[in-house]
Amino acid sequence: MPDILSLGSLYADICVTYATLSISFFILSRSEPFNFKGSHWKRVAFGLVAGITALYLRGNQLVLTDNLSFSFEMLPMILVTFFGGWLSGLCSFVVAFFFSGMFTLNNLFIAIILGTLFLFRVWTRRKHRELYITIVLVGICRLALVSSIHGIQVPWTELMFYQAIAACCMILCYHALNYKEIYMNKVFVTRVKAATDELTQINNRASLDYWLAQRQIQREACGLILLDIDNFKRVNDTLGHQVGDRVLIEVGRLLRHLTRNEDFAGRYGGEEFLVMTSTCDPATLLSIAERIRKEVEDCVISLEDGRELRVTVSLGVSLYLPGMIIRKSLKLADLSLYEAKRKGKNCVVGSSILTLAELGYKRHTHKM
Ligand SMILES: Nc1nc2c(ncn2[C@@H]2O[C@H](COP(=O)(O)OP(=O)(O)OP(=O)(O)O)[C@@H](O)[C@H]2O)c(=O)[nH]1
Repeated sequence: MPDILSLGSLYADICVTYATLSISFFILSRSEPFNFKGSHWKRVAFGLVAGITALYLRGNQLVLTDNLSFSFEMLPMILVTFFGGWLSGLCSFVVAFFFSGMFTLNNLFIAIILGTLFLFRVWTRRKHRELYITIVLVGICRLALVSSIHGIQVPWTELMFYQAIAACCMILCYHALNYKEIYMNKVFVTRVKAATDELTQINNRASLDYWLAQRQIQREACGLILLDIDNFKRVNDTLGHQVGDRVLIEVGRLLRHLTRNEDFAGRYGGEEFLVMTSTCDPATLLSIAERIRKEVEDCVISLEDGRELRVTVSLGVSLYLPGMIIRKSLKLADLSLYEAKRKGKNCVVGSSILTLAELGYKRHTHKM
């Protein structure tokens, strides 16, 4: 039977496998849940971590006889294939292959097992059953290989014992990563829900406030475009709240399409929306605002009863410059919006603060 020292070494191997894979999985899931569809660099990184772990495990061999030893090196490679797909599996194998003698019988054995997992694309239909089939497959292949090379003069009890421990380790790590994946998915779903306006499906007030606060903390200049749907009360009063909601959804959809990745749009409250841009160039800001105004004006909303509806928006533009209080910048956008309403609606008004961004820039009022 295995001595107590080899049990300690096995335990260390299990801990290392679990710790490295789970920590790297957690890190790779920081901005979005990591899975086999994730960005290439993440899948490659996951594979490289597994490859390095495999090398460590290979160095920790348990010697059974003079020419027969056992290690857990295949574990991380199989696990990353399940969670990161073929790319992670392949990267882990490439690392292990080049740093462990390349064309060896052991590497051939690993290649056959990984090749089978790739063939059946285990990551796409990942069910517990696939893992258990893999464990049985690895066990049978290993026993067949050992008996064909070493005959029956092998300490079978120890070999079977190590094989069973390896299987338990694989099951443990698999379920732990699986749990982590489910947990991360839930966290991200909740996070998106908490930041999204239920009606318009764009960012809500809370996430706008957070974004504003971040700008203030990081002292990063940004543009602020506050827009308000014109005569919205009349839409509600004459056509009903459901049509009003429909209008809000359409404006939200337009804003989603009109804003770039680096910009941030959300529903500020009621029929008011806020767009925050990373640019604070006054000309660009005013042209973005004008584009939004035009798109809303041109948008035809088809109602359920066949009628068509058009709405317009008024926009106030200001900017935040480092050193300012961002609430003050917002207030300036609000005042410009108020002025746009006063000037007859369906227009863009730039705040006088814009002149601070570009010397000599004149106060802009686009009357449509
Ligand atoms: N359908 C619907 N209406 C909303 C929602 N939130 C706020 N409102 C309505 O939006 C209307 C806002 O009206 P006002 O602030 O008077 O603005 P307005 O009629 O657009 O007038 P101007 O802004 O001057 O053009 C109110 O009737 C609110 O009830 C919502 O989620 N759904």
